Amino acid sequence: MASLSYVSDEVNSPWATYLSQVERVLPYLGELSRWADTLRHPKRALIVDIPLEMDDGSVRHFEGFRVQHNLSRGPGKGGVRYHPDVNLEEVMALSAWMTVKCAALNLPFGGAKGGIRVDPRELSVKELERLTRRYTSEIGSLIGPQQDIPAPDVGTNAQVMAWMMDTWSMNVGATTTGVVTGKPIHLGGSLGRVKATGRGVFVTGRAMALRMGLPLENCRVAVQGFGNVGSVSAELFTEAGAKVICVQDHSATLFNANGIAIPALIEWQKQHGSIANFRGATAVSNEAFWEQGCDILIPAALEGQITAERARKLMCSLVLEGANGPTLPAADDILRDRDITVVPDVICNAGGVTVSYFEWVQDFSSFFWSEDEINARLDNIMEQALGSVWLKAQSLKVTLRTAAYAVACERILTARKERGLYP
Ligand SMILES: NC(=O)C1=CN([C@@H]2O[C@H](COP(=O)(O)OP(=O)(O)OC[C@H]3O[C@@H](n4cnc5c(N)ncnc54)[C@H](O)[C@@H]3O)[C@@H](O)[C@H]2O)C=CC1
Ligand SMILES: O=C(O)CCC(=O)C(=O)O
Repeated sequence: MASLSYVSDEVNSPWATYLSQVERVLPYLGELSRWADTLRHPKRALIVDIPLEMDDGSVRHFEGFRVQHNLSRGPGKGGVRYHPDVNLEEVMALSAWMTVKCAALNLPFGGAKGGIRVDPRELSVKELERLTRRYTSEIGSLIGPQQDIPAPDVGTNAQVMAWMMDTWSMNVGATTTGVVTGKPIHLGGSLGRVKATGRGVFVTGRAMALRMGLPLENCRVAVQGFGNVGSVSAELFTEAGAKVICVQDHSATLFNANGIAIPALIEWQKQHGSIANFRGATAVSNEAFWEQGCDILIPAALEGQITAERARKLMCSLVLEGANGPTLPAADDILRDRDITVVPDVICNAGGVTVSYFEWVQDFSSFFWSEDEINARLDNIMEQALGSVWLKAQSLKVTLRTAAYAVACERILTARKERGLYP
């Protein structure tokens, strides 16, 4: 396997994690593994310089990225991350996980992802708008409703998508709502998109818990990350009778053995921008999060959080990966040996991109569905995807992650093979 000149040799980088996940599935792909190098090479990567005039008149430069990992099954699809640690290798891994995710769910997309190395909390709204518009213009030649369709991820939201849609539309001279998803509802957004990722985590978690004989009533849940994905997952598990006993975000780790009042914590988070100093729980150390006895653990923050060391400590029976790439490969092996089931990111957090797919379809047909319709279709697709991955895991005697990769990579590499090499 040839390594890429622009990739570091850091063993726990997100890209190294992705490559290791690919290696584990190759023995199960038969003659399709001949095409495996397709999975190891991002199709296209664009690095852009974004000059930004700050409100005080000074000028700062930010690094931006858009990577299209694979386009064999359709246009690129994937979010845009605003975070101070974003780098090319991370965006490459995130785009590759999108390729696998869209194929695992059988959505007609390839994988892409973008990002800007910035802390959005340090910018004013006007600075954020200028940054987003310039980034959109810089990556404008790569994206488009039939080429590559961005969406929200960490640090971005519906407002950012509205600015992206408006900028791209101005540049091409026609309002093109289908160029991004996760937009505000009255700009061609879809009902249900904001909660879709958390809903998918809940639906796949409920389906897996049922298979494991784990009742949700009074089930103890711990959630890392209390943003879009973590807060909605916590809310839905609470509504189903579970107790969310531990929540961690970038500012604090909160514990309450009787269950944290999630609606109140959501309200607190909205008002204060973080969960710190919430009065309905006790603050504990960050590392204590991984040592709490619970039934379900939901990492819903960033990559690489479940290290081998933490995997040895976890006291849960089910991990639901709301985040992308939260578990390192060495930790995966430990969890498997400890009989802790992991519903992998490429299935578990696919609710967001599934409703993004619905949004894209609705924008093309200019015909919009009700929220009930969207949720029913979403639940159905997620349950079916989990069901086929579960069956694959049983038949191959592998983890759910390797089974999900087997289902997805078969689809990606079959498309690659059928399209041929010489367009
Ligand atoms: N928003 C979406 O539709 C989707 C998001 N995801 C993934 O879910 C994860 C979370 O994304 P969002 O909820 O959208 O982001 P967000 O920006 O809404 O929230 C991120 C949360 O993570 C917390 N966090 C950040 N650094 C942390 C740290 N070191 N320790 C503990 N908590 C930390 C933040 O405080 C915040 O609560 C990411 O991995 C993202 O790629 C996956 C699929 C779709
Ligand atoms: O909604 C989308 O298109 C992509 C969401 C995303 O970035 C993800 O699933 O990681």
